[in-house]
This record gives sequence, structure tokens and C-alpha cells, in this order.
Amino acid sequence: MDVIRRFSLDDLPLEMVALFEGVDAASVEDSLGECDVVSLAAGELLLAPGQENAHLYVVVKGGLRVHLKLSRNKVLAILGPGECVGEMSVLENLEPSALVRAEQDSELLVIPRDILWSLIGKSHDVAINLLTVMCSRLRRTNHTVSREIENCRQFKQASRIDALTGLYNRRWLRESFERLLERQNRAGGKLAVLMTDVDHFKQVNDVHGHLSGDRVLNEIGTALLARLRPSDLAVRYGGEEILVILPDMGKTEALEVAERLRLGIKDMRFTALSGEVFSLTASFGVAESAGGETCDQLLHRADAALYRAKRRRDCVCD
Ligand SMILES: Nc1nc2c(ncn2[C@@H]2O[C@H](COP(=O)(O)OP(=O)(O)OP(=O)(O)O)[C@@H](O)[C@H]2O)c(=O)[nH]1
Repeated sequence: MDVIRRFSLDDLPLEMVALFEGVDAASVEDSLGECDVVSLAAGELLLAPGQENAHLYVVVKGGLRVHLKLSRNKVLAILGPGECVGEMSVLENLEPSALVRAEQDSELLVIPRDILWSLIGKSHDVAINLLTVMCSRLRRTNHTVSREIENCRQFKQASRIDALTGLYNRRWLRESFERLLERQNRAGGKLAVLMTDVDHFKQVNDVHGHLSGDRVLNEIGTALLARLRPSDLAVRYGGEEILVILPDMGKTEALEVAERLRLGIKDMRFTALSGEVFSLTASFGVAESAGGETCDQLLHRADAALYRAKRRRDCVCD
């Protein structure tokens, strides 16, 4: 960053500078005449967290790019002629919270801290303009933070969903089922689980190809969800094995649900990529949670029931 000259009002008309909008030029001309204009090469760093800053910078020519520290590639703002940066760190006497670089070869008016305070003292309009600049900065930051929080929430949600079936994945099961079961036990409510496995699924892949197999899994996931209550939860437990969690439900009712799902899958017609239409069956194991039991114990009992159902296939066992 090189000093190239002293600032004069010919460099930048005051009405173009957000900080000096509506300000009488005569009241600030002397103070601004004591300030330098510096040049900054494209890409050159102006402000960074960890580096002290004692100046407010106003873009005279070119532009500045503002980044948050944690996401350097994410541009928070591009500042053009008349816009300023550095005001927060100057006023608070703290290091900058963002990285600021020259977007292109630029020229900046440099207002040192003491001159800024004297301008604020001298001109009510400068003080109001500065507050307005800071409010819009705050609003923009709030918007960015809300967007980041929403992105995080969506990413977290997506990381718990199986992409092929749209059902929850094992990660969700590991993180959430124990808590759900504990809550259900504490409330003294019942909870049942169904473990289901598509019969002879390997043949689907062998005969119709893996992509057709994928499509079948996707359609079965969608069909199961459509037949469950909004409070029920379905998890892709393994390749073609799906776990259904039925809160507030005992074994008798869960057996009925399983039977309904079994018939639903049997009635479905799948179309292979070749166009061939075929049908499938699935087997179901049902278990009701016994108080004090861990998730693993409950799932083990459902798995054992499924194992029994698999001996005959296309049936429901408990
Ligand atoms: N297309 C596809 N196939 C999968 C996926 N995950 C697992 N599989 C296949 O699912 C098949 C499961 O086969 P097996 O465990 O032998 O069982 P099965 O053929 O269904 O026979 P039974 O369960 O005994 O009725 C294997 O061929 C796996 O490759 C997947 O995401 N997509």
C-alpha cells in the first residue's frame, strides 16, 4: 500500500461518499485535506483479523472485497467508490472482524482514528451517516449469519437421510433412536419396531441390473413412507433392509401395520430399465420394546423375528 497524494475534494465528490452525504463540504474539507490517498494493488490485503487497524478507508477508485474469516471464498460484500470499511475496528479500537482485499487496482482515502472522531464531533450529519452505514453492515451480517445457520441445518438434515430411498440412515439411527426410546420409556408409552427385508433382492440386480434394483429400493422407501403415520420413522438399515419405528404402538397393532405393508409391497408393480414389469415380496420381523431395554436389544429381537420370517419369506413374524 503506497501513499500517492493528499486527499482533495476533486478526488471524489462528497455526495458520492455515504459517510458525507448531506454534509457541508466547508465543514470537513480541512480535516479531509490532512488525509492521504493510498494505492492498493489488485488482491492486496487491506484489513485482516489479528491485525490492528486505526483507519477508516473510503474507496476513491476501484473496489474492495470483504470476506468472513472462516469462509475465505465466500464474498460478504464488494465495496465500490464512496463506500467505506474499517469503521467498526476504528470506533471500537478492536481488530477487524473480516478480511478485506482490493478487488482490482484501487485508490483509498485513509481517515485516521483521531480525524474520524473530530469529524464526528464537528458534524451531526457525519455521525448519523456513520450510524446508517453501520446499521446496513449489521443487517447484511445478520442476513449472512441466518443463511449460514440455515445451510448448516439443511446440511445436518441431509447427512441423516439416505440419498437413494429418502429414508433416515444409520447415522440418524445411532444419534437419535436411543434418545427416542428413552423418552418413550420415561413417558411409560409403548413403542414397536418392524424390520423388513426384500425377498430375493439379489435376483432383481442379477436379472434387471443394479440400476433397476436402486429404483426398486427408492420406490419401496416412498411406498412405505406413504403408508405410515407422520410420527412413524423409517430407516434404511442395510442394503435392502428397512427398519420402521412405530412410537406409541404395541405389538398387536404393529403386526397389523406390518401385514398391511407386506400386502402393499406385494401389490406393487416395478418396471425395470428394460421395460419389463415385475413384482416382489418382503418379509417382516416385529418387536415391541420392553421397558429398560437398549436399542440394540430391541433391534436384535426384531432382527431375530425377521430371521424367522425369512425362513418362509413373504410373511410377518414376531
Ligand atoms: N441395487 C442395489 N442393490 C443393493 C443395494 N444394497 C444392497 N444391494 C444388494 O442386495 C442384495 C441382497 O442380497 P442377499 O442379502 O443375498 O439377499 P436376497 O437376495 O434379498 O435374498 P433373501 O434376503 O434371502 O430373500 C445383494 O445383491 C446386494 O448387492 C443398493 O443400494 N442397490
